Amino acid sequence: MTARRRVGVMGGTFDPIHHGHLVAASEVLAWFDLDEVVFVPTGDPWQKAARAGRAVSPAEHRYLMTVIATAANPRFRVSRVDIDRNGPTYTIDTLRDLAAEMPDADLYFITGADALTNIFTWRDVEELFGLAHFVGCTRPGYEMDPAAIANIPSDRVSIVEIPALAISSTDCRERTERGEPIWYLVPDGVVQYVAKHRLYTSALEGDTA
Ligand SMILES: Nc1ncnc2c1ncn2[C@@H]1O[C@H](COP(=O)(O)OP(=O)(O)OP(=O)(O)O)[C@@H](O)[C@H]1O
Ligand SMILES: O=C(O)c1ccc[n+]([C@@H]2O[C@H](COP(=O)([O-])O)[C@@H](O)[C@H]2O)c1
Repeated sequence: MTARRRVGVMGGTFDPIHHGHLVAASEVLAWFDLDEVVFVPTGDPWQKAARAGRAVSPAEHRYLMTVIATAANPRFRVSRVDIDRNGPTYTIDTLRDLAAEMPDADLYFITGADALTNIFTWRDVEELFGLAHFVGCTRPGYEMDPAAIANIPSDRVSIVEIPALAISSTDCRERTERGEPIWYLVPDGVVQYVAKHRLYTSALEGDTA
């Protein structure tokens, strides 16, 4: 009997992807001895759009930046399951699709402290825990409220402390808008992609992908 594979799933809007995301994925890969981490850019991140009151960048831009950022790591790959599905992006669909694609794999869904704390607002939350183990990574500026995750079955969730990187996509977008650098906050190729397509500069609105 062959051993089951261990696959990390890093879901995110990645607008843009930054080194906080990459370090979280790399740390969880090492901690849990994963075979690979699949990055899954959201299609329509329904909560983010509502909360931020802004349109997220076109999915193809976010997908391509994620491909560029992960290309050098042989254990990272990018999935289109969420951007190719119509309608709002729900993790329940992400995990069902990936489980169908990889029936030989145990899935580890990777989140930051902020996302994990909100998990009970996600669609079909109770069913999520049957599909994956949830890994919450520490994130500067966000406390992991034990009460918020107390109802997750204890064998289906882990908290890992990762090197603190106080980087957010919001800050990267705002810096770009102000004409400030994002070098070293995001991979070099992503800096160049953002400039080439004039993303996050409201005067120009950016390309459509
Ligand atoms: N610096 C970080 N450290 C640890 N986890 C992070 C960090 N930044 C993002 N994450 C986690 O990565 C996942 C995807 O994040 P997302 O793409 O929404 O980036 P973000 O920086 O939070 O974006 P925004 O600023 O636009 O809200 C989420 O689970 C989030 O908690
Ligand atoms: O399933 C849901 O209802 C749900 C609600 C909010 C966020 N998520 C997922 O959480 C991950 C991080 O989301 P975000 O919006 O912080 O980039 C991403 O994979 C989202 O699809 C999922």
